[in-house]
Amino acid sequence: MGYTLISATPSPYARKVRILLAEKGVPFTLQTEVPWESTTETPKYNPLEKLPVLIPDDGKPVYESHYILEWIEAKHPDPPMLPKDIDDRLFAKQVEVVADGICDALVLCFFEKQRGPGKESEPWKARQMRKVEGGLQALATWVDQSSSGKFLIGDSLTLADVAAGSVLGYMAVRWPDHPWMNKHPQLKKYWEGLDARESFASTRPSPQNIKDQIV
Ligand SMILES: N[C@@H](CCC(=O)N[C@@H](CS(=O)(=O)O)C(=O)NCC(=O)O)C(=O)O
Repeated sequence: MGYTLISATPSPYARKVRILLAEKGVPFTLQTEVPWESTTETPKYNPLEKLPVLIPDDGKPVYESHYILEWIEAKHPDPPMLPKDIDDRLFAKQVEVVADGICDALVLCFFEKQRGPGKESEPWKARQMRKVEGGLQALATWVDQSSSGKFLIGDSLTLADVAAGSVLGYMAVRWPDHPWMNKHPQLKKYWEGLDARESFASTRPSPQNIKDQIV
């Protein structure tokens, strides 16, 4: 039967998993949902009611994207997507922390805007966008410091690039007016290089329509 991945069309977290499985040539069934709606199956598999959720043949669900990536790397070690050097491995995880943190701040800001005019908290939105700016600056600095400019660690794709590329793709789709590409031209060039890969090109995010009242 193989793996099933519960995903959502805009999800940058799920996209990391989709890219990693594609890069490792691991087949899976994509189950696309809107986790915000009552029809979602996510709560059946994750007590935190969040996707992505990877469901292996044994039916024991794996959830939380950074853990899913760790799980896949352990079960399907070839081709390796983490460097051998321990400090480089830890750096790759730090990049994922920053990339996921940018996503978290963007999601919080997105739903604050759903509260409607007069109900949105400007200080709260400003706080979240400060995290986005700081995170993007960190990614831009790491790209500038990288030896290849094409990958964050060494001269091949690692989990760091999967995480960084996924959040940059999310920005491009969900925040198309954000000036990050002008502010960080090297980061834009880095992202364009990643986005040309088949694993990225075949998993680009797209908006979803949320019918239920969320906030
Ligand atoms: N930290 C989680 C975040 C996952 C997450 O927030 N998923 C969203 C969907 S999406 O933002 O990725 O599109 C979700 O399921 N939200 C439902 C909920 O929070 O109840 C991870 O990395 O897996």
